[in-house]
Amino acid sequence: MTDEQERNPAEPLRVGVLGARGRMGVEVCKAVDAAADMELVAMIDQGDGLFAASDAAAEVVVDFTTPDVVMDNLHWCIDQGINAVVGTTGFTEQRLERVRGWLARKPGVGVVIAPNFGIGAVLMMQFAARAARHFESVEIIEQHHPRKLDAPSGTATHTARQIAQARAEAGLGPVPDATKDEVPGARGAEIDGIRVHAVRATGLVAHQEVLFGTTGETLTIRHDSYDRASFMPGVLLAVRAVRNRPGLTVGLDPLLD
Ligand SMILES: NC(=O)C1=CN([C@@H]2O[C@H](COP(=O)(O)OP(=O)(O)OC[C@H]3O[C@@H](n4cnc5c(N)ncnc54)[C@H](O)[C@@H]3O)[C@@H](O)[C@H]2O)C=CC1
Ligand SMILES: O=C(O)C1=N[C@H](C(=O)O)C[C@H](O)C1
Repeated sequence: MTDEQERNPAEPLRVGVLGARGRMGVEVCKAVDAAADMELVAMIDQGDGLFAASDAAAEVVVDFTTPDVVMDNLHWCIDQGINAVVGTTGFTEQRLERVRGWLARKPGVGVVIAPNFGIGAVLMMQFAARAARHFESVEIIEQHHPRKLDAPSGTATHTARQIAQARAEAGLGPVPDATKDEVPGARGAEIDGIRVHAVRATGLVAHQEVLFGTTGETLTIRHDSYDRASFMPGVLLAVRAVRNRPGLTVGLDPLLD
């Protein structure tokens, strides 16, 4: 049910969740269930089969699964004409291009993919991109719970790319760094010329610092998610918006403006 004319706006929005038994999926199911304008119609995890979402006539599917299965899930949703909100990480430019290709054949369908649904995290990335052109040095330090499967985080990768783009537009050269790695990895990973360090520790949820430096001063921009509830306002915002945004939306920024 993707055609606006077919749905009665007084009826709750029918939402399915993929990865429903995961850390994020459980939280999303609770948030959708508690939203007066939504109905949780499908809770799907590994082995359940995606057809439960179409059988339940889901209008929007939310995916918090793993980078190795998310593309198949998304392809299936688009083929079925189901709108999708995706928080799962692993979206390279090549992957985004494939999604655009699938959507071109289903012009009414909307997909929102966001590396981070925390409103504070979105602002942190925007502030970092804004600061980038004023500082010759920059490093990103992301910190997460030790059960996270990927490193660096999707948020850190996205931030690095935005900073690199802002530096290029401002005509800044490479970040100065004369250090020779005595131990491989000591200086972190490099994404588009920006150093990214990934920390994993029990007790952490999701945190990121962007450290800028120039002559005589540094600027640190930091965001902390202490609880996965922090992602829910952004997820619900995207679920409400996605049906009216055909095509691909990357990041939450346009939904906040
Ligand atoms: N964009 C954002 O704001 C956020 C993104 N994430 C990302 O979301 C993803 C999930 O994170 P967590 O919930 O912490 O992981 P998790 O490992 O707790 O949950 C993943 C769930 O997906 C299920 N799953 C695996 N294959 C499946 C399939 N084919 N169909 C349906 N379900 C399947 C697993 O059984 C598991 O229950 C990760 O990529 C993480 O980085 C996490 C937090 C916030
Ligand atoms: O796995 C997580 O927990 C998170 N994943 C996303 C990422 O990789 O950026 C978003 C947030 O950092 C939490």
